[in-house]
Amino acid sequence: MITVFADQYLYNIASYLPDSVDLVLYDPAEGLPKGLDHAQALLVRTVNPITPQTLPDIPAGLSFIGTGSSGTDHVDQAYLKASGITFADAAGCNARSVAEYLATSLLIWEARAQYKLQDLCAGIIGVGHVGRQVDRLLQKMDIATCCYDPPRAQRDPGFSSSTLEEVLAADILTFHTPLTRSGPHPTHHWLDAAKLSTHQYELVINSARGGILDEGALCKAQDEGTVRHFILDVWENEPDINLDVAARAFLKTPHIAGYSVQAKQNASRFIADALIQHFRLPPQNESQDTAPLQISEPADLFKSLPAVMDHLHPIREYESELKQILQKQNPRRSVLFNRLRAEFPLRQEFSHIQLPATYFERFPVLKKMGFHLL
Ligand SMILES: O=C(O)[C@H](O)[C@H](O)COP(=O)(O)O
Repeated sequence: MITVFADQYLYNIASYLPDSVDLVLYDPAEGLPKGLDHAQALLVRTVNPITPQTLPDIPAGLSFIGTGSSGTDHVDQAYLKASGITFADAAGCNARSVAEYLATSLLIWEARAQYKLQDLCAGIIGVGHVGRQVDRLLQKMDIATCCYDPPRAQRDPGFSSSTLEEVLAADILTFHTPLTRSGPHPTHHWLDAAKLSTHQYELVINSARGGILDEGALCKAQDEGTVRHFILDVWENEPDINLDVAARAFLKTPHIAGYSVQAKQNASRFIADALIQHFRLPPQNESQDTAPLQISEPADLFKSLPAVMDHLHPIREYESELKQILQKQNPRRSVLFNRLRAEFPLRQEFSHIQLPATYFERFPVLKKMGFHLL
């Protein structure tokens, strides 16, 4: 029997693993679990970095580490490789969820800041799993996009990237790259003072990783008027986030753009499947479909599309919870930030929400955005 230690917040992880596995759940707030000497596999989330410092003595029996996340900047993969550990991530698990966060936050911003999205162009930096979904969804909403991803253009002859000058001429910038500090295309502080000085941006959104944009430079650009607004879901030094930066954000959320039931199911399934393959265990075929969310409130309860979206996507609920945490001048802010992420109820993606026909009559774009008829 193999023993697997797993973060207790990996969505329904037990149901994706064979019964023959001895599963030990751990609380990520306490760091990496003790007792790994008895484990063959470890399944983590982004809140527990895997580095020579956090895991100095890799137990002899441990041969597999998985992260239930698309991003892998919390894992020193070279260290794992040198230690003979097989590593698996959940790339792409939350692509649709992030795109829906983008769409919803843009609609809220459009209404509150009085813009017309169809008059603006969104520059998408990073067009992998997530950026592609963002591009598709924004196009369905008739928002012009400009896609920038030179590394993808090098590997994918079917993709042509816009130039740096073109993407930096967009009205809105949104980031969907990994956070990298080395290699030919490092993304750490990609959006810096120099790039921010080239043009007047109406909105900058970061839902990828804190550190892709330089928060200090962003605030300075706002003071100087080259950035009007910014929306942040991810932060430098998370979970210890900068209060001044947070206070300036037009919308602020606790790194939950990729949080939906479907994304979390994908994350657990992807790493469980990799583990099953690694240990040559019997596959799990159990279906994890959840019942769709059926909305019964009449459409005329909502004055506008952003009001509908506010009801269907809890961005502002997350924001008000986060505001409360940030008000508390106590050293537990970071703990509360992570707890909010782990324990706030997950939302359903648009394809799992059913709306009465009157919603589509009043707001036809809802169909294109992927909602279903009740
Ligand atoms: O990289 C990802 O998949 C996302 O940032 C995701 O939201 C991380 O979730 P966590 O592992 O912190 O639950």
